[in-house]
Amino acid sequence: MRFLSRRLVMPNDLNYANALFGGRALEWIDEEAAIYAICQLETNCLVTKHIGEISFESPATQGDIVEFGLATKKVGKTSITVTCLVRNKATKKTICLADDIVFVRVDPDTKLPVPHGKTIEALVAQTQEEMKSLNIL
Ligand SMILES: CC(=O)SCCNC(=O)CCNC(=O)[C@H](O)C(C)(C)COP(=O)(O)OP(=O)(O)OC[C@H]1O[C@@H](n2cnc3c(N)ncnc32)[C@H](O)[C@@H]1OP(=O)(O)O
Repeated sequence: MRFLSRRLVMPNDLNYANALFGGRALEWIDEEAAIYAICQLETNCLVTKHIGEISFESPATQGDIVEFGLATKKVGKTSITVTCLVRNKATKKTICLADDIVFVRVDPDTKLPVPHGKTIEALVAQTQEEMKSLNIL
């Protein structure tokens, strides 16, 4: 799992109990997972099809830096399934885990599913190259 993105919990992100609002966390997860899937499949013609189990493990509070870990779980013909873990950057405590987030590649005109042409092996190799280019290996 790679942690490549961070966000600062601001006053506008809080719920009535002064903790990070679950809806805001879900919005961030959907966006971060979509960015990850777009980069993995190298196309932005993707839609969110399914979000599986989501579990909120511990609260985040104002001023916390949260980081997003993403990993590819499964690669299908038209779809990719990813996992997203949100944790506190300082303590590494898990805030939220969203499993089985499925994105489907669609044709921009018909909006119907189309093959993305990627395999899990190709994505592993692509990720290695990307990490080398980012100087994080
Ligand atoms: C990034 C965003 O925010 S997009 C906005 C929110 N999302 C949307 O508006 C999407 C609305 N949904 C749709 O337009 C349609 O459901 C579509 C085009 C995504 C998919 O249509 P479907 O008829 O379900 O497609 P189909 O049955 O062929 O399945 C496509 C793929 O999704 C997978 N899939 C379908 N349903 C599910 C499900 N419930 N759970 C997991 N995977 C699923 C299939 O296994 C298939 O994957 P594969 O080709 O890799 O084997």
